[in-house]
Amino acid sequence: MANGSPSETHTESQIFLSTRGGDYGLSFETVVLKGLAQDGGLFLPHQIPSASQWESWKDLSYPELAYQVMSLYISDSEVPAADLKELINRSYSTFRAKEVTPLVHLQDDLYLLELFHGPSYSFKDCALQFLGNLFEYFLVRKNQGKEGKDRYHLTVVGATSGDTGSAAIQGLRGKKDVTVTILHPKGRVSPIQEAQMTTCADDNVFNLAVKGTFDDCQDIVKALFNDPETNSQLSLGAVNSINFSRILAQIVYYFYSYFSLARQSSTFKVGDKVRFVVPTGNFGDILAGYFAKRMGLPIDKLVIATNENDILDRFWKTGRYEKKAAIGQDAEGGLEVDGVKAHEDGVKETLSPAMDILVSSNFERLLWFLAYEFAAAVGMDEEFNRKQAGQEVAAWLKDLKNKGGFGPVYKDVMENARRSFESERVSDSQTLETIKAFYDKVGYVLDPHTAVGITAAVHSVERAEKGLPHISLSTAHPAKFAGAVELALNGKEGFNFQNVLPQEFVELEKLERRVTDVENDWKAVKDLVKQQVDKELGA
Ligand SMILES: Cc1ncc(COP(=O)(O)O)c(C=O)c1O
Ligand SMILES: N[C@@H](CCOP(=O)(O)O)C(=O)O
Repeated sequence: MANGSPSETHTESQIFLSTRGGDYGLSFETVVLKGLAQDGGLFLPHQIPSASQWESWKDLSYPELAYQVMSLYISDSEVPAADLKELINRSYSTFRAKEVTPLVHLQDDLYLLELFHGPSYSFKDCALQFLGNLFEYFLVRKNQGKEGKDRYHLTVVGATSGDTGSAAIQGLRGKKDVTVTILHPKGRVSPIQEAQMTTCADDNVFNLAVKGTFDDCQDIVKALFNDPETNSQLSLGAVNSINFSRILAQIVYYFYSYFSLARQSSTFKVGDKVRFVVPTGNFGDILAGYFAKRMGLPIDKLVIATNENDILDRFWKTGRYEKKAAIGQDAEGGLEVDGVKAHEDGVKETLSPAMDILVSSNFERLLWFLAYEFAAAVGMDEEFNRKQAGQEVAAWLKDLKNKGGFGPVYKDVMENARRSFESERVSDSQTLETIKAFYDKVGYVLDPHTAVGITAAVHSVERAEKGLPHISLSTAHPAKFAGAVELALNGKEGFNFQNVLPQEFVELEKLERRVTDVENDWKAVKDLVKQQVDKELGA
């Protein structure tokens, strides 16, 4: 099936809808290529599949396990099994670690899941290596026998606070029939992240430095998708976690690390419960954990760890989801929010900049499940519940846009959210203390985002049932965030930043940069993207 409409061979978990109720009954291919729904919503499968055989996956390699998970969401009639296996094998062959995502025992009940062994050194590679190959697969199929202007050209636009951008570039550089434009907030990504993105010399890669925040970049991307003229002229594609395939690929490592734990621990058996702790910004990574839980993996709780940009933590504490940025001045006349140094737009400047986000886009997907289950409790049929959920989510998101927030949500909705998740906000000083403490105790160098997770994990171990294992996600290599790591560890006996610095990062510094500055204005970005595509296509 190449035209994108589901056939009778699709199960309910292989057909997709929009969180805002507008689209329904879409195929995986359509969802991957479109990225964002026409009504502005995000795509979700009609149902989360139950993986009744999940325990039998325990000895599978990472790619074998990925196939088992992904084939529940991708019909064989869209991507035949042999093709899907080949795509998966190729995607994970680029990782430096044989296990793809190794699990490290830190102390007692605390384990660290290293997700940074892919080409760009962050967890984003786990999904974007796959998505890059998947785009290519669909494009080759669509373009068979076509020449010149008849070929389908995908214009990928992505927003990044640093890591998605470099991983997307690694996943798409040099691929035929795709151009990729990455928007990053000017001056707000780490020097290595900036170098990783802007030194890419492939003709199909463009970088725009936006005068604004990550949220501005994300809003520009959504505005482009929501503009029917731009979308139809350019055939836009998404690499952010608004693209459902990103979430799908990330489900895999929840299962894989669970089985790694069972192999490593003498007391933990398949079937026992575990907690996952996830440094969280856009809510994509932890949402994948929620899918794993719903598929049957015995997850006790998913712990959200935010930095000082804590919209999610506040939601779990109060039931209100609000941007809330009462900007004040500190003693030196600088800007602050809640006593933390901030930008003029209210985003707090933290040591974990990839999570400096005011609004978490994937939270909309969780809201859909919460709204659906609230409606289902009344006992109406599936279709009615879906409609209700779509309407509720659309209303919440409208209030977020127009009034800066919504809530408090119904008590039952909140209780449901609290059954699966706990949350904690971690300050910069705690982040630094954690980096120091784990270097002193076990000689491990944590990146600041991972340290946000580990701080919350240590607290969760203290309050959870004794002996409950915790897997905390390590989302980036420490060398990407020299500033925070050196701040915490410089002067410590035996510490030398050069020892954690991969040679390829040293080489990056010498390469020429290619980046264009642009105002925080979606129309200005649209014009630049069009120029780039025209140039690339020789129009
Ligand atoms: C290093 C790092 N850690 C954590 C996160 C947060 O992940 P998510 O946005 O999926 O919540 C990000 C950005 O997404 C990141 O780049
Ligand atoms: N932290 C991210 C922000 C974008 O998130 P995404 O998961 O939605 O792509 C980044 O590094 O760019």
